[in-house]
Amino acid sequence: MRLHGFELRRVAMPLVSPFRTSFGTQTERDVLLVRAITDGADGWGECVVLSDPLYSPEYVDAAVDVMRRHLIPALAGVTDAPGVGEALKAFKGHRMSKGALEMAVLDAELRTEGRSFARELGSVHDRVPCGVSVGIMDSIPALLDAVDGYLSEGYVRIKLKIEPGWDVDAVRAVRERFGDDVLLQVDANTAYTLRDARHLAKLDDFDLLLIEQPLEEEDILGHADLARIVRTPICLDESITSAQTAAAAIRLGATQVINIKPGRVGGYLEARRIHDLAVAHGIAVWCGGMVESGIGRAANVALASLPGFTLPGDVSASDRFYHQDITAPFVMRDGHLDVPTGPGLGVEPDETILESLTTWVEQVTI
Ligand SMILES: CC(=O)N[C@@H](Cc1ccc2ccccc2c1)C(=O)O
Ligand SMILES: [Mg+2]
Repeated sequence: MRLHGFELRRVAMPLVSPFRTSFGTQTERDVLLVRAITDGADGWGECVVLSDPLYSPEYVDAAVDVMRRHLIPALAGVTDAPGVGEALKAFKGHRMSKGALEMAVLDAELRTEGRSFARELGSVHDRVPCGVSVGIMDSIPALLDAVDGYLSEGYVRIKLKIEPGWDVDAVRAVRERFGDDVLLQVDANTAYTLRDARHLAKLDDFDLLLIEQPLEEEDILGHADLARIVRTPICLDESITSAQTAAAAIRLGATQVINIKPGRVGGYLEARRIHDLAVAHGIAVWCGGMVESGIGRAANVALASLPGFTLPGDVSASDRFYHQDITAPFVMRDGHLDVPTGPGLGVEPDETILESLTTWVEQVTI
């Protein structure tokens, strides 16, 4: 397959409701799409960076710049997805940008060969259970209404965003209202420090599946110390940027469960390597979400169908975040999403919707 270049496209997608986490409130997703232009089929990738460097060091403007000036020029002569990782090794960081380029090349390759992402990655299920991520709310009643809605829609697992001042009371209220059988977990997005250990240990009374990324992403040792004080399993997200850091976190006892996000780790091939590593260590993994459009969502559903993904992921229906997706919407049935079976991602953007939401587009030829 010959690569001619890439189209970079920013798409403004308003969220159905403000989504508040410990790092701020988002009302719109500035989606950055990458289209690989080849002598065969075009391929699509989604760069999951946020507009600002609040979740991780990357952000949209930087991703556009690093892809245009550094990463894409380095892909001259690359003919397949493994070649993308190889060609970009010399550049430090920018894993979400590298991952998007690899994803677009992989999609082009698979569409041309008629193979699905699911088959390429090693899928063993034809549908995956849907978890949902619930933001920090203005009040406990508002939180209970939101959780009630998601449970009625069929979500099989509830994740509550927490931060100091919105944690134990929120979890207790959900447990008291919806009972002990609801699969429940929390995500702090690095909002706590080891000084909060005793406070976080209060969450042990609520039979949570896990506590996600309580401490800052570089504090691997802090998470290992915390795991000795808190009984609830610790799950890392922001800290796990590669199979190498996953191996270190597992060895140090810093993570008992791993949230795998392909963008955060540099692509779907690295995500599969982390899956394989975790399975070898008996560590459960689940597929995290970055409020993706249907493009990233399709690839995440395929990844979530690998055997080691034994916990429901943040793999929600399109309408959890968007009134209108840029692909055919992912609709949940009995709390599950079907794994796309078509070539490549198995979905593609609706060109009319795409054009109507596009704020910027640029071709970068190789
Ligand atoms: C679904 C979920 O909780 N995802 C991330 C946080 C996150 C990531 C990317 C976001 C982009 C726009 C708005 C909110 C966002 C939240 C997480 O697991 O930590
Ligand atoms: Mg998280």
